[in-house]
Amino acid sequence: MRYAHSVEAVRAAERELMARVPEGTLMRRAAGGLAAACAGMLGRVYGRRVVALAGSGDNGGDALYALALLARRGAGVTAVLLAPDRAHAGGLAAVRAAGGRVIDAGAGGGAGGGSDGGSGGDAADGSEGGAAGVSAGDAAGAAIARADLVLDGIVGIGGRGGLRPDAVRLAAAVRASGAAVVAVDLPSGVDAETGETAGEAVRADATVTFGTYKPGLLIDPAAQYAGAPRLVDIGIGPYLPAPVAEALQDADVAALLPAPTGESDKYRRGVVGVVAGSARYPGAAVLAVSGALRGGSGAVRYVGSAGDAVIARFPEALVSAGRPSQAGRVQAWVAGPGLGREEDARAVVAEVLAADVPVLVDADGLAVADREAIRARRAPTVLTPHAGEAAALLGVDRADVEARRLEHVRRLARELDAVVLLKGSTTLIAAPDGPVRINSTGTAWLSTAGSGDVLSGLIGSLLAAGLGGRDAASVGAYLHGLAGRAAPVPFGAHELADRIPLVRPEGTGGR
Ligand SMILES: NC(=O)C1=CN([C@@H]2O[C@H](COP(=O)(O)OP(=O)(O)OC[C@H]3O[C@@H](n4cnc5c(N)ncnc54)[C@H](OP(=O)(O)O)[C@@H]3O)[C@@H](O)[C@H]2O)[C@@H](O)CC1
Ligand SMILES: Nc1ncnc2c1ncn2[C@@H]1O[C@H](COP(=O)(O)OP(=O)(O)O)[C@@H](O)[C@H]1O
Ligand SMILES: [K+]
Repeated sequence: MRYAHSVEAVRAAERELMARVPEGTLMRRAAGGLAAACAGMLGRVYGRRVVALAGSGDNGGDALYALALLARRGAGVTAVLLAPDRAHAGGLAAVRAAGGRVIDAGAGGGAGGGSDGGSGGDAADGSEGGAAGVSAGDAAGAAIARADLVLDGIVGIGGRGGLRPDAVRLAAAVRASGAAVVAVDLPSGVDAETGETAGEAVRADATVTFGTYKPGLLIDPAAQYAGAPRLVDIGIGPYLPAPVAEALQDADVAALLPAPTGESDKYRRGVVGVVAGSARYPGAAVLAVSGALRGGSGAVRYVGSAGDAVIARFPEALVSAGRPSQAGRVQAWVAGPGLGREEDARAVVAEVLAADVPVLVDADGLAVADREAIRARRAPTVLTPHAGEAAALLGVDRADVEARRLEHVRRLARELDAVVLLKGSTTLIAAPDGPVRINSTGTAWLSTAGSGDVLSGLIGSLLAAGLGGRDAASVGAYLHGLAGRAAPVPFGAHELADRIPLVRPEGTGGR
Protein backbone atom coordinates (compact mmCIF):
# COMPACT_ATOMS: atom_id res chain seq x y z
CA MET A 1 0.00 0.00 0.00
CA ARG A 2 1.14 3.53 -0.65
CA TYR A 3 0.09 5.91 2.11
CA ALA A 4 -0.24 9.66 1.72
CA HIS A 5 -0.36 12.30 4.43
CA SER A 6 -1.24 15.96 4.51
CA VAL A 7 1.49 18.61 4.62
CA GLU A 8 0.41 19.53 8.14
CA ALA A 9 0.87 15.94 9.30
CA VAL A 10 4.28 15.73 7.62
CA ARG A 11 5.41 18.95 9.27
CA ALA A 12 4.21 17.83 12.71
CA ALA A 13 5.94 14.45 12.39
CA GLU A 14 9.08 16.17 11.22
CA ARG A 15 9.05 18.42 14.29
CA GLU A 16 8.62 15.43 16.60
CA LEU A 17 11.53 13.58 15.07
CA MET A 18 13.77 16.62 14.78
CA ALA A 19 13.52 17.16 18.51
CA ARG A 20 15.08 13.72 18.99
CA VAL A 21 17.91 13.64 16.45
CA PRO A 22 20.93 15.88 15.75
CA GLU A 23 20.26 18.93 13.60
CA GLY A 24 20.44 18.29 9.89
CA THR A 25 19.75 14.56 10.21
CA LEU A 26 16.50 14.59 8.23
CA MET A 27 17.87 16.60 5.38
CA ARG A 28 20.93 14.38 5.27
CA ARG A 29 18.71 11.31 5.02
CA ALA A 30 16.55 12.94 2.36
CA ALA A 31 19.53 14.04 0.28
CA GLY A 32 21.23 10.66 0.63
CA GLY A 33 18.14 8.85 -0.65
CA LEU A 34 17.72 11.38 -3.40
CA ALA A 35 21.31 11.06 -4.58
CA ALA A 36 21.05 7.27 -4.54
CA ALA A 37 17.89 7.39 -6.66
CA CYS A 38 19.59 9.77 -9.11
CA ALA A 39 22.63 7.52 -9.32
CA GLY A 40 20.32 4.61 -10.06
CA MET A 41 18.70 6.53 -12.89
CA LEU A 42 22.04 7.64 -14.33
CA GLY A 43 23.57 4.17 -14.21
CA ARG A 44 27.10 5.57 -14.29
CA VAL A 45 27.61 8.79 -12.30
CA TYR A 46 31.20 9.64 -13.24
CA GLY A 47 31.40 12.23 -15.98
CA ARG A 48 27.66 12.83 -16.24
CA ARG A 49 26.23 16.34 -16.19
CA VAL A 50 23.80 17.03 -13.39
CA VAL A 51 21.99 20.30 -12.77
CA ALA A 52 20.05 21.15 -9.62
CA LEU A 53 17.45 23.91 -9.69
CA ALA A 54 17.40 25.19 -6.13
CA GLY A 55 14.77 27.45 -4.61
CA SER A 56 15.28 29.28 -1.34
CA GLY A 57 13.68 26.74 0.96
CA ASP A 58 14.64 23.33 2.31
CA ASN A 59 13.52 21.72 -0.93
CA GLY A 60 16.41 23.55 -2.57
CA GLY A 61 18.61 22.41 0.34
CA ASP A 62 17.83 18.77 -0.38
CA ALA A 63 18.67 19.28 -4.04
CA LEU A 64 21.97 21.00 -3.26
CA TYR A 65 23.16 18.35 -0.79
CA ALA A 66 22.25 15.60 -3.25
CA LEU A 67 24.08 17.46 -5.99
CA ALA A 68 27.19 17.63 -3.80
CA LEU A 69 27.01 13.87 -3.21
CA LEU A 70 26.82 13.26 -6.96
CA ALA A 71 29.77 15.61 -7.51
CA ARG A 72 31.78 13.53 -5.03
CA ARG A 73 31.07 10.53 -7.24
CA GLY A 74 32.49 12.27 -10.28
CA ALA A 75 29.49 13.99 -11.83
CA GLY A 76 30.00 17.45 -13.28
CA VAL A 77 27.46 19.47 -11.36
CA THR A 78 25.84 22.87 -11.67
CA ALA A 79 23.56 24.49 -9.12
CA VAL A 80 21.09 26.98 -10.54
CA LEU A 81 19.88 29.25 -7.74
CA LEU A 82 16.50 30.95 -7.95
CA ALA A 83 17.25 33.28 -5.05
CA PRO A 84 21.05 33.41 -4.62
CA ASP A 85 20.85 35.57 -1.48
CA ARG A 86 18.58 33.13 0.28
CA ALA A 87 19.83 29.77 -0.98
CA HIS A 88 20.24 27.04 1.63
CA ALA A 89 23.61 27.94 3.15
CA GLY A 90 24.71 24.44 4.11
CA GLY A 91 23.68 22.92 0.81
CA LEU A 92 25.40 25.64 -1.15
CA ALA A 93 28.60 25.25 0.86
CA ALA A 94 28.50 21.51 0.21
CA VAL A 95 28.19 22.05 -3.54
CA ARG A 96 31.06 24.49 -3.54
CA ALA A 97 33.22 22.23 -1.41
CA ALA A 98 32.59 19.40 -3.85
CA GLY A 99 33.81 21.58 -6.73
CA GLY A 100 30.40 22.32 -8.21
CA ARG A 101 29.56 25.30 -10.32
CA VAL A 102 26.96 27.75 -9.06
CA ILE A 103 24.94 30.12 -11.24
CA ASP A 104 22.09 32.51 -10.76
CA ALA A 105 18.86 31.59 -12.55
CA GLY A 106 18.12 35.22 -13.20
CA ALA A 107 21.51 36.12 -14.66
CA GLY A 108 21.51 37.10 -18.31
CA GLY A 109 24.83 35.57 -19.29
CA GLY A 110 27.81 33.54 -18.20
CA ALA A 111 28.17 32.14 -14.71
CA GLY A 112 26.32 35.12 -13.39
CA GLY A 113 25.36 36.63 -10.08
CA GLY A 114 28.90 36.70 -8.86
CA SER A 115 28.32 33.28 -7.36
CA ASP A 116 30.48 31.28 -9.67
CA GLY A 117 31.92 28.49 -7.62
CA GLY A 118 34.44 26.91 -9.97
CA SER A 119 33.97 24.06 -12.36
CA GLY A 120 32.92 20.56 -11.50
CA GLY A 121 34.92 19.18 -14.38
CA ASP A 122 34.69 19.07 -18.13
CA ALA A 123 31.26 17.63 -18.25
CA ALA A 124 29.77 20.61 -16.47
CA ASP A 125 31.75 23.31 -18.06
CA GLY A 126 29.56 26.28 -18.70
CA SER A 127 29.84 26.80 -22.43
CA GLU A 128 26.72 28.44 -23.71
CA GLY A 129 24.55 26.06 -25.67
CA GLY A 130 21.61 26.89 -27.87
CA ALA A 131 18.75 25.34 -25.92
CA ALA A 132 15.40 25.42 -27.63
CA GLY A 133 13.33 28.27 -26.25
CA VAL A 134 16.19 29.61 -24.16
CA SER A 135 18.20 32.69 -25.07
CA ALA A 136 21.80 31.96 -26.09
CA GLY A 137 23.16 34.16 -23.33
CA ASP A 138 21.30 32.37 -20.61
CA ALA A 139 23.75 30.36 -18.55
CA ALA A 140 21.06 28.47 -16.67
CA GLY A 141 19.28 27.54 -19.88
CA ALA A 142 22.54 26.38 -21.44
CA ALA A 143 23.39 24.20 -18.44
CA ILE A 144 19.93 22.66 -18.49
CA ALA A 145 20.12 22.03 -22.23
CA ARG A 146 23.38 20.08 -21.80
CA ALA A 147 22.35 18.16 -18.69
CA ASP A 148 21.93 14.41 -18.44
CA LEU A 149 19.85 14.83 -15.31
CA VAL A 150 18.03 17.77 -13.73
CA LEU A 151 17.01 17.86 -10.08
CA ASP A 152 13.95 19.97 -9.46
CA GLY A 153 14.39 21.54 -6.05
CA ILE A 154 12.58 24.78 -6.83
CA VAL A 155 9.85 24.26 -4.28
CA GLY A 156 8.36 21.39 -2.28
CA ILE A 157 5.67 21.23 0.37
CA GLY A 158 6.21 24.92 1.15
CA GLY A 159 4.93 25.95 -2.30
CA ARG A 160 2.10 28.47 -2.56
CA GLY A 161 0.14 29.18 -5.72
CA GLY A 162 1.54 28.93 -9.23
CA LEU A 163 5.26 29.02 -10.03
CA ARG A 164 6.85 32.46 -10.20
CA PRO A 165 8.24 33.79 -13.51
CA ASP A 166 11.84 32.65 -13.00
CA ALA A 167 10.66 29.20 -12.04
CA VAL A 168 8.27 29.07 -15.01
CA ARG A 169 11.15 29.88 -17.34
CA LEU A 170 13.27 27.09 -15.86
CA ALA A 171 10.40 24.58 -16.05
CA ALA A 172 10.08 25.40 -19.76
CA ALA A 173 13.82 25.01 -20.30
CA VAL A 174 13.74 21.64 -18.54
CA ARG A 175 10.89 20.49 -20.75
CA ALA A 176 12.79 21.57 -23.87
CA SER A 177 15.96 19.71 -22.86
CA GLY A 178 16.37 15.99 -23.27
CA ALA A 179 17.51 15.55 -19.67
CA ALA A 180 15.94 13.08 -17.28
CA VAL A 181 14.15 14.99 -14.54
CA VAL A 182 13.91 14.01 -10.89
CA ALA A 183 11.52 16.06 -8.78
CA VAL A 184 12.60 16.57 -5.20
CA ASP A 185 9.70 15.67 -2.87
CA LEU A 186 7.15 17.02 -5.37
CA PRO A 187 7.23 18.38 -8.92
CA SER A 188 7.44 22.14 -8.38
CA GLY A 189 4.16 23.84 -9.21
CA VAL A 190 1.78 21.09 -8.10
CA ASP A 191 -0.35 21.28 -4.99
CA ALA A 192 0.78 18.71 -2.44
CA GLU A 193 -2.66 18.26 -0.91
CA THR A 194 -5.00 18.18 -3.87
CA GLY A 195 -3.02 17.38 -6.99
CA GLU A 196 -4.11 20.61 -8.62
CA THR A 197 -1.73 22.63 -10.76
CA ALA A 198 -1.97 26.38 -11.11
CA GLY A 199 -0.34 27.07 -14.47
CA GLU A 200 3.12 25.74 -15.28
CA ALA A 201 4.68 22.88 -13.30
CA VAL A 202 7.84 20.83 -13.72
CA ARG A 203 7.34 17.57 -15.57
CA ALA A 204 9.41 14.83 -13.95
CA ASP A 205 10.36 11.32 -14.96
CA ALA A 206 10.52 10.36 -11.31
CA THR A 207 9.72 12.00 -8.01
CA VAL A 208 11.69 11.13 -4.91
CA THR A 209 9.46 11.98 -1.99
CA PHE A 210 10.39 12.00 1.67
CA GLY A 211 8.82 10.30 4.67
CA THR A 212 5.44 9.57 3.10
CA TYR A 213 3.60 10.18 -0.17
CA LYS A 214 1.71 13.43 -0.48
CA PRO A 215 -1.87 13.07 -1.82
CA GLY A 216 -1.09 15.33 -4.77
CA LEU A 217 1.54 12.88 -6.00
CA LEU A 218 -1.08 10.21 -6.53
CA ILE A 219 -3.93 12.29 -7.95
CA ASP A 220 -4.23 13.79 -11.42
CA PRO A 221 -3.32 16.18 -12.85
CA ALA A 222 -0.27 16.34 -10.53
CA ALA A 223 0.34 12.59 -10.78
CA GLN A 224 1.00 13.05 -14.47
CA TYR A 225 3.77 15.51 -13.63
CA ALA A 226 5.34 13.28 -10.99
CA GLY A 227 6.36 10.38 -13.21
CA ALA A 228 7.27 7.32 -11.14
CA PRO A 229 6.99 8.19 -7.44
CA ARG A 230 9.57 6.75 -5.01
CA LEU A 231 9.63 7.01 -1.27
CA VAL A 232 12.72 7.68 0.83
CA ASP A 233 12.33 6.72 4.47
CA ILE A 234 13.60 9.53 6.69
CA GLY A 235 12.27 8.06 9.93
CA ILE A 236 9.09 10.10 10.43
CA GLY A 237 6.84 7.02 10.07
CA PRO A 238 6.24 6.48 13.82
CA TYR A 239 5.11 10.09 14.22
CA LEU A 240 2.61 10.14 11.36
CA PRO A 241 -1.15 9.91 12.01
CA ALA A 242 -3.55 7.79 9.93
CA PRO A 243 -3.12 8.57 6.22
CA VAL A 244 -5.54 10.84 4.36
CA ALA A 245 -5.17 8.79 1.19
CA GLU A 246 -3.76 5.47 0.10
CA ALA A 247 -3.22 3.51 -3.09
CA LEU A 248 -3.37 -0.26 -3.46
CA GLN A 249 -0.37 -2.04 -4.94
CA ASP A 250 -0.21 -5.48 -6.57
CA ALA A 251 0.41 -7.27 -3.27
CA ASP A 252 -2.61 -5.61 -1.61
CA VAL A 253 -4.85 -6.59 -4.50
CA ALA A 254 -3.48 -10.14 -4.54
CA ALA A 255 -4.27 -10.46 -0.84
CA LEU A 256 -7.82 -9.13 -1.26
CA LEU A 257 -8.90 -10.97 -4.39
CA PRO A 258 -11.35 -13.76 -3.78
CA ALA A 259 -10.39 -17.24 -4.94
CA PRO A 260 -12.27 -20.50 -4.52
CA THR A 261 -11.08 -23.09 -2.00
CA GLY A 262 -11.71 -26.83 -1.69
CA GLU A 263 -14.99 -26.19 0.13
CA SER A 264 -16.31 -23.68 -2.39
CA ASP A 265 -19.48 -24.02 -4.35
CA LYS A 266 -21.11 -21.43 -6.56
CA TYR A 267 -23.31 -20.07 -3.77
CA ARG A 268 -20.48 -19.80 -1.30
CA ARG A 269 -18.47 -17.95 -3.92
CA GLY A 270 -21.34 -15.49 -4.14
CA VAL A 271 -24.08 -14.73 -6.64
CA VAL A 272 -24.13 -11.26 -8.14
CA GLY A 273 -27.39 -9.89 -9.52
CA VAL A 274 -27.28 -7.42 -12.39
CA VAL A 275 -30.17 -5.04 -13.08
CA ALA A 276 -29.11 -3.20 -16.21
CA GLY A 277 -29.94 -2.55 -19.85
CA SER A 278 -33.19 -1.61 -21.52
CA ALA A 279 -34.81 -1.92 -24.93
CA ARG A 280 -32.81 1.17 -25.88
CA TYR A 281 -29.50 0.08 -24.33
CA PRO A 282 -29.36 -3.73 -24.24
CA GLY A 283 -25.57 -3.58 -24.63
CA ALA A 284 -25.12 -2.10 -21.15
CA ALA A 285 -26.54 -5.33 -19.71
CA VAL A 286 -24.08 -7.42 -21.71
CA LEU A 287 -21.14 -5.27 -20.63
CA ALA A 288 -22.07 -5.24 -16.95
CA VAL A 289 -22.49 -9.03 -17.03
CA SER A 290 -19.12 -9.39 -18.76
CA GLY A 291 -17.46 -7.59 -15.84
CA ALA A 292 -19.49 -9.52 -13.29
CA LEU A 293 -18.33 -12.86 -14.73
CA ARG A 294 -14.70 -11.84 -14.16
CA GLY A 295 -14.88 -10.69 -10.55
CA GLY A 296 -14.63 -14.09 -8.92
CA SER A 297 -18.21 -14.63 -7.71
CA GLY A 298 -19.75 -18.04 -8.36
CA ALA A 299 -22.70 -17.03 -10.55
CA VAL A 300 -24.18 -14.04 -12.32
CA ARG A 301 -27.91 -13.52 -12.30
CA TYR A 302 -29.28 -11.04 -14.82
CA VAL A 303 -32.70 -9.49 -14.25
CA GLY A 304 -34.27 -7.29 -16.93
CA SER A 305 -35.42 -6.94 -20.50
CA ALA A 306 -32.10 -7.68 -22.20
CA GLY A 307 -31.94 -11.33 -21.20
CA ASP A 308 -31.77 -12.59 -24.79
CA ALA A 309 -28.77 -10.42 -25.59
CA VAL A 310 -27.06 -11.48 -22.36
CA ILE A 311 -27.63 -15.19 -22.84
CA ALA A 312 -26.56 -15.03 -26.49
CA ARG A 313 -23.18 -13.75 -25.38
CA PHE A 314 -22.86 -15.47 -22.00
CA PRO A 315 -24.67 -18.80 -21.79
CA GLU A 316 -23.56 -19.21 -18.16
CA ALA A 317 -25.63 -16.21 -17.00
CA LEU A 318 -28.83 -16.98 -15.08
CA VAL A 319 -31.45 -14.84 -16.75
CA SER A 320 -34.89 -13.74 -15.66
CA ALA A 321 -37.31 -11.05 -16.81
CA GLY A 322 -39.25 -10.54 -13.56
CA ARG A 323 -38.55 -8.33 -10.56
CA PRO A 324 -35.25 -8.35 -8.64
CA SER A 325 -37.01 -9.44 -5.44
CA GLN A 326 -38.31 -12.56 -7.20
CA ALA A 327 -35.08 -13.48 -8.93
CA GLY A 328 -33.76 -15.94 -6.34
CA ARG A 329 -30.67 -15.86 -4.21
CA VAL A 330 -28.34 -12.92 -4.70
CA GLN A 331 -25.49 -11.81 -2.41
CA ALA A 332 -24.92 -8.41 -4.05
CA TRP A 333 -26.72 -6.27 -6.64
CA VAL A 334 -25.52 -4.02 -9.41
CA ALA A 335 -28.20 -1.61 -10.57
CA GLY A 336 -28.25 1.07 -13.18
CA PRO A 337 -26.14 0.77 -16.36
CA GLY A 338 -28.32 1.49 -19.40
CA LEU A 339 -31.45 1.13 -17.33
CA GLY A 340 -33.13 4.33 -18.52
CA ARG A 341 -34.83 6.79 -16.22
CA GLU A 342 -38.47 5.77 -16.63
CA GLU A 343 -40.80 4.94 -13.79
CA ASP A 344 -39.99 1.26 -14.11
CA ALA A 345 -36.28 1.93 -13.66
CA ARG A 346 -37.06 3.92 -10.54
CA ALA A 347 -39.10 1.03 -9.17
CA VAL A 348 -36.47 -1.68 -9.74
CA VAL A 349 -33.71 0.47 -8.26
CA ALA A 350 -35.90 1.10 -5.21
CA GLU A 351 -36.46 -2.63 -4.89
CA VAL A 352 -32.74 -3.35 -5.06
CA LEU A 353 -31.95 -0.63 -2.52
CA ALA A 354 -34.44 -2.21 -0.16
CA ALA A 355 -32.56 -5.54 -0.23
CA ASP A 356 -30.37 -6.15 2.80
CA VAL A 357 -27.31 -7.16 0.75
CA PRO A 358 -24.51 -5.04 -0.73
CA VAL A 359 -25.67 -2.87 -3.64
CA LEU A 360 -23.77 -0.96 -6.30
CA VAL A 361 -25.62 1.86 -8.07
CA ASP A 362 -24.25 3.28 -11.31
CA ALA A 363 -25.24 5.49 -14.25
CA ASP A 364 -29.04 5.82 -14.69
CA GLY A 365 -29.45 4.14 -11.33
CA LEU A 366 -27.82 7.17 -9.73
CA ALA A 367 -30.34 9.48 -11.40
CA VAL A 368 -33.41 7.54 -10.25
CA ALA A 369 -32.29 6.35 -6.80
CA ASP A 370 -33.94 7.93 -3.79
CA ARG A 371 -31.35 9.62 -1.56
CA GLU A 372 -33.11 8.67 1.64
CA ALA A 373 -33.31 5.05 0.54
CA ILE A 374 -29.54 5.10 0.04
CA ARG A 375 -28.90 6.71 3.40
CA ALA A 376 -31.22 4.30 5.17
CA ARG A 377 -29.38 1.19 4.02
CA ARG A 378 -27.41 -0.94 6.46
CA ALA A 379 -25.58 -3.29 4.06
CA PRO A 380 -22.67 -1.79 2.06
CA THR A 381 -23.64 0.63 -0.70
CA VAL A 382 -21.26 1.61 -3.50
CA LEU A 383 -22.04 4.49 -5.87
CA THR A 384 -19.92 4.86 -9.02
CA PRO A 385 -20.51 8.29 -10.60
CA HIS A 386 -18.34 10.06 -13.12
CA ALA A 387 -17.79 13.77 -12.53
CA GLY A 388 -21.06 14.77 -14.24
CA GLU A 389 -23.13 12.34 -12.20
CA ALA A 390 -21.37 13.35 -8.99
CA ALA A 391 -22.07 17.01 -9.80
CA ALA A 392 -25.77 16.25 -10.25
CA LEU A 393 -25.90 14.40 -6.92
CA LEU A 394 -24.14 17.25 -5.13
CA GLY A 395 -26.00 20.06 -6.90
CA VAL A 396 -22.77 21.69 -8.13
CA ASP A 397 -21.18 22.27 -11.53
CA ARG A 398 -19.26 19.48 -13.16
CA ALA A 399 -16.26 21.81 -13.48
CA ASP A 400 -16.20 22.24 -9.70
CA VAL A 401 -16.05 18.49 -9.19
CA GLU A 402 -13.28 18.14 -11.76
CA ALA A 403 -11.22 20.94 -10.23
CA ARG A 404 -11.49 19.58 -6.68
CA ARG A 405 -12.14 15.88 -6.97
CA LEU A 406 -10.85 14.87 -3.56
CA GLU A 407 -13.05 17.33 -1.73
CA HIS A 408 -16.16 16.37 -3.69
CA VAL A 409 -15.80 12.60 -3.45
CA ARG A 410 -15.44 12.90 0.32
CA ARG A 411 -18.44 15.17 0.56
CA LEU A 412 -20.65 12.86 -1.48
CA ALA A 413 -19.63 9.83 0.59
CA ARG A 414 -20.54 11.66 3.79
CA GLU A 415 -23.79 13.10 2.44
CA LEU A 416 -25.06 9.76 1.19
CA ASP A 417 -23.39 7.62 3.85
CA ALA A 418 -22.02 5.32 1.16
CA VAL A 419 -18.80 4.33 -0.55
CA VAL A 420 -18.41 6.61 -3.56
CA LEU A 421 -16.12 5.79 -6.47
CA LEU A 422 -15.52 8.90 -8.57
CA LYS A 423 -14.41 7.88 -12.06
CA GLY A 424 -11.84 9.71 -14.10
CA SER A 425 -8.18 9.55 -15.06
CA THR A 426 -7.40 8.84 -11.45
CA THR A 427 -10.30 7.16 -9.74
CA LEU A 428 -11.01 8.18 -6.14
CA ILE A 429 -12.84 5.95 -3.69
CA ALA A 430 -14.16 7.51 -0.50
CA ALA A 431 -16.14 6.08 2.38
CA PRO A 432 -17.81 8.38 4.93
CA ASP A 433 -14.67 7.99 7.09
CA GLY A 434 -11.11 6.86 6.60
CA PRO A 435 -8.54 7.43 3.90
CA VAL A 436 -9.52 7.99 0.30
CA ARG A 437 -8.28 5.23 -1.97
CA ILE A 438 -6.65 6.44 -5.15
CA ASN A 439 -6.41 4.32 -8.28
CA SER A 440 -4.22 5.29 -11.16
CA THR A 441 -3.74 1.98 -12.95
CA GLY A 442 -5.97 3.09 -15.84
CA THR A 443 -5.29 4.65 -19.20
CA ALA A 444 -7.08 7.35 -21.15
CA TRP A 445 -8.13 4.64 -23.62
CA LEU A 446 -10.67 3.59 -21.01
CA SER A 447 -12.71 6.67 -21.86
CA THR A 448 -14.77 4.62 -24.27
CA ALA A 449 -18.53 4.07 -24.19
CA GLY A 450 -19.53 1.24 -21.90
CA SER A 451 -16.28 0.81 -20.02
CA GLY A 452 -17.97 2.03 -16.84
CA ASP A 453 -20.61 -0.72 -17.25
CA VAL A 454 -17.87 -3.35 -17.16
CA LEU A 455 -16.46 -1.76 -14.01
CA SER A 456 -19.78 -1.83 -12.20
CA GLY A 457 -20.31 -5.52 -12.97
CA LEU A 458 -16.79 -6.29 -11.81
CA ILE A 459 -17.18 -4.45 -8.51
CA GLY A 460 -20.60 -6.03 -7.92
CA SER A 461 -19.04 -9.44 -8.37
CA LEU A 462 -16.34 -8.62 -5.80
CA LEU A 463 -19.05 -7.48 -3.38
CA ALA A 464 -20.91 -10.74 -3.88
CA ALA A 465 -17.71 -12.66 -3.26
CA GLY A 466 -17.49 -11.00 0.15
CA LEU A 467 -15.30 -7.93 -0.15
CA GLY A 468 -16.38 -4.80 1.74
CA GLY A 469 -17.49 -1.72 -0.18
CA ARG A 470 -14.19 0.17 -0.10
CA ASP A 471 -12.14 -2.91 -0.99
CA ALA A 472 -14.48 -4.10 -3.75
CA ALA A 473 -14.54 -0.66 -5.37
CA SER A 474 -10.78 -0.14 -5.19
CA VAL A 475 -9.83 -3.67 -6.27
CA GLY A 476 -12.34 -3.41 -9.13
CA ALA A 477 -10.92 -0.07 -10.27
CA TYR A 478 -7.38 -1.46 -10.05
CA LEU A 479 -8.13 -4.50 -12.25
CA HIS A 480 -10.29 -2.49 -14.66
CA GLY A 481 -7.44 -0.02 -15.14
CA LEU A 482 -4.89 -2.77 -15.73
CA ALA A 483 -7.26 -4.50 -18.14
CA GLY A 484 -7.44 -1.26 -20.11
CA ARG A 485 -3.65 -1.12 -20.22
CA ALA A 486 -3.43 -4.74 -21.37
CA ALA A 487 -5.93 -4.42 -24.21
CA PRO A 488 -4.66 -3.62 -27.72
CA VAL A 489 -5.69 -0.08 -28.55
CA PRO A 490 -8.03 1.29 -29.51
CA PHE A 491 -10.42 -1.16 -27.86
CA GLY A 492 -14.15 -1.37 -27.35
CA ALA A 493 -15.58 -1.89 -23.87
CA HIS A 494 -16.61 -5.46 -24.78
CA GLU A 495 -12.91 -6.39 -25.03
CA LEU A 496 -12.07 -5.37 -21.47
CA ALA A 497 -13.45 -8.15 -19.31
CA ASP A 498 -11.44 -10.89 -21.03
CA ARG A 499 -8.25 -9.08 -20.02
CA ILE A 500 -9.06 -9.20 -16.32
CA PRO A 501 -7.78 -12.76 -15.73
CA LEU A 502 -4.54 -11.82 -17.48
CA VAL A 503 -3.83 -8.88 -15.20
CA ARG A 504 -4.73 -10.37 -11.81
CA PRO A 505 -1.66 -9.86 -9.64
CA GLU A 506 0.46 -12.95 -8.95
CA GLY A 507 -0.33 -15.15 -6.03
CA THR A 508 -4.04 -15.55 -6.65
CA GLY A 509 -6.16 -17.84 -8.71
CA GLY A 510 -7.01 -20.49 -6.14
CA ARG A 511 -4.96 -23.21 -7.76
N1 LIG B 1 9.09 17.91 6.15
C1 LIG B 1 10.10 17.05 6.26
O1 LIG B 1 10.01 16.08 6.98
C2 LIG B 1 11.33 17.28 5.52
C3 LIG B 1 11.36 18.20 4.49
N2 LIG B 1 12.39 18.30 3.67
C4 LIG B 1 12.34 19.19 2.53
O2 LIG B 1 11.86 20.47 2.87
C5 LIG B 1 10.87 20.86 1.94
C6 LIG B 1 10.03 21.92 2.55
O3 LIG B 1 10.89 23.01 2.78
P1 LIG B 1 10.35 24.46 3.11
O4 LIG B 1 9.38 24.39 4.19
O5 LIG B 1 11.53 25.30 3.33
O6 LIG B 1 9.56 24.87 1.82
P2 LIG B 1 9.94 24.73 0.25
O7 LIG B 1 9.10 23.64 -0.32
O8 LIG B 1 11.37 24.66 0.02
O9 LIG B 1 9.33 26.08 -0.32
C7 LIG B 1 9.58 27.30 0.29
C8 LIG B 1 10.34 28.21 -0.61
O10 LIG B 1 9.79 28.22 -1.91
C9 LIG B 1 9.41 29.55 -2.29
N3 LIG B 1 8.13 29.43 -2.99
C10 LIG B 1 6.91 29.23 -2.45
N4 LIG B 1 5.98 29.11 -3.39
C11 LIG B 1 6.62 29.23 -4.57
C12 LIG B 1 6.18 29.21 -5.92
N5 LIG B 1 4.90 29.01 -6.22
N6 LIG B 1 7.11 29.38 -6.91
C13 LIG B 1 8.40 29.55 -6.60
N7 LIG B 1 8.87 29.59 -5.32
C14 LIG B 1 7.99 29.43 -4.33
C15 LIG B 1 9.36 30.33 -1.02
O11 LIG B 1 9.81 31.61 -1.29
P3 LIG B 1 9.28 32.90 -0.45
O12 LIG B 1 7.79 32.81 -0.44
O13 LIG B 1 9.90 32.80 0.87
O14 LIG B 1 9.78 34.03 -1.27
C16 LIG B 1 10.30 29.57 -0.10
O15 LIG B 1 11.60 30.07 -0.20
C17 LIG B 1 10.19 19.58 1.59
O16 LIG B 1 9.45 19.66 0.42
C18 LIG B 1 11.39 18.66 1.49
O17 LIG B 1 11.99 18.78 0.22
C19 LIG B 1 13.55 17.43 3.79
O18 LIG B 1 14.70 18.19 3.82
C20 LIG B 1 13.58 16.48 4.95
C21 LIG B 1 12.52 16.50 5.89
N1 LIG C 1 -8.47 9.74 -19.02
C1 LIG C 1 -8.73 8.59 -18.39
N2 LIG C 1 -7.72 7.86 -17.87
C2 LIG C 1 -8.00 6.70 -17.23
N3 LIG C 1 -9.25 6.19 -17.08
C3 LIG C 1 -10.28 6.88 -17.57
C4 LIG C 1 -10.08 8.12 -18.25
N4 LIG C 1 -11.28 8.58 -18.62
C5 LIG C 1 -12.20 7.67 -18.20
N5 LIG C 1 -11.59 6.65 -17.56
C6 LIG C 1 -12.24 5.48 -16.97
O1 LIG C 1 -13.13 4.91 -17.93
C7 LIG C 1 -14.35 4.53 -17.31
C8 LIG C 1 -15.48 5.33 -17.96
O2 LIG C 1 -16.66 5.08 -17.29
P1 LIG C 1 -17.99 5.93 -17.57
O3 LIG C 1 -17.68 7.38 -17.52
O4 LIG C 1 -19.03 5.40 -16.68
O5 LIG C 1 -18.30 5.56 -19.08
P2 LIG C 1 -19.57 4.79 -19.68
O6 LIG C 1 -20.75 5.43 -19.03
O7 LIG C 1 -19.52 5.05 -21.15
O8 LIG C 1 -19.42 3.37 -19.34
C9 LIG C 1 -14.16 4.80 -15.82
O9 LIG C 1 -13.67 3.64 -15.20
C10 LIG C 1 -13.10 5.88 -15.81
O10 LIG C 1 -12.37 5.93 -14.60
K1 LIG D 1 10.43 20.13 -6.12
